Amino acid sequence: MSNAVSVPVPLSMSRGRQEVSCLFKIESRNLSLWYGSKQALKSITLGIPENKITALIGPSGCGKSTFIRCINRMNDLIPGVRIEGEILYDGKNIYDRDTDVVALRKKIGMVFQKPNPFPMSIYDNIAYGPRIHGYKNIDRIVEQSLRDAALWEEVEDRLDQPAMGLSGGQQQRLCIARALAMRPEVILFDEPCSALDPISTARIEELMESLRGKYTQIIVTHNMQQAARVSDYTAYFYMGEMIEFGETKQIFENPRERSTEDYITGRFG
Ligand SMILES: Nc1ncnc2c1ncn2[C@@H]1O[C@H](COP(=O)(O)OP(=O)(O)OP(=O)(O)O)[C@@H](O)[C@H]1O
Repeated sequence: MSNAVSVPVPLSMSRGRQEVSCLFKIESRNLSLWYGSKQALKSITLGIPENKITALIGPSGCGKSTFIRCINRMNDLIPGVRIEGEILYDGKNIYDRDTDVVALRKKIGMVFQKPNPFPMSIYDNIAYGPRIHGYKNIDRIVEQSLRDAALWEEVEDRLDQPAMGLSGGQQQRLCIARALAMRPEVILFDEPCSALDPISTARIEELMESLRGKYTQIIVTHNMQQAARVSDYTAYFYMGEMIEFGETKQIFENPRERSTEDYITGRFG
C-alpha cells in the first residue's frame, strides 16, 4: 500500500498551479540539481500519480532525463552532481541518509533509449535479477515477465538463444520484461522508442497501455504524439524548470502557459 499524500495537492507551486484528485507515488519538492556549476533542474515541484502514465516533454536539454534519473538516484553515480530539495517515494524522502538505494532501485525499473540486453540468453536476461535477489520459481517469473511484456509467443521456443539475436523492438520488450521480473512498482522509460521503427514503437505503446493501472509509469519522450497517445498526465519542462503539469488532454488542448503552447504547436523545440 502506498503512503502517498492524498487529495487534493497543488502540483506546481510556482506556475500552472492546479488541483488534481489522485494519489502521488512520487513527489519532488523544490528539487534542484547541478552538474558542477551548471544548474540542470530548478526547484522542481511535481507529483507523479500512482499507477498512471506520466509523460515528461520539453526541448532537448531541458532536464527531463536528469529528473527521472533523480527518482532512482542514478545521478548519484555522476561525479560533481549536487542535489537540493526532496523526492518523496511513498511519502519518504529518498535523499535521506538512511535510504537503502539498492532496495529503492529494486522497486524502480528503468528502460533506456537504446535496448541494452545483457550478452547472454533470452532466459538468463530475465532470470539474472531475480536469481541475484534469491527469488524462487525462476521459470515462472521468466514466463510471466515475457508474457506481460508481450514477447512470450515470439521467444518461447528459443529461450536459450542469445538475446542479441532479437530485433531492436523485441530487445526493447525484453528489457521491459527484465524490469518486470523484479516486480517493480515504478517503471521509468527514457525515450524508449527513439531507436525503433513505427511498428515496434506501436507495440511498446500497447505494452505500456497493458501495464497501466498496475505500475506507475513515467516516460520521457520527444514525440508529442506519443505523449498524447499514451499518457494520462503530462509535465512540460523548459530550461530546467517544470512549467506546467496537468492531465494530458488539458496540456495538449488547452495549455495554460504560453511556453507550453508554443512547444506543443511546434513554434520551437
Ligand atoms: N552527466 C552530465 N554532466 C554534465 N552535464 C550534463 C550531464 N547530463 C546532462 N547534462 C546537462 O544537463 C542539462 C539537462 O540534460 P538532460 O539530458 O537532463 O535533458 P533532456 O531534456 O533529457 O534532453 P534530451 O531530450 O536531449 O535528452 C543539459 O544542459 C545537459 O547538457
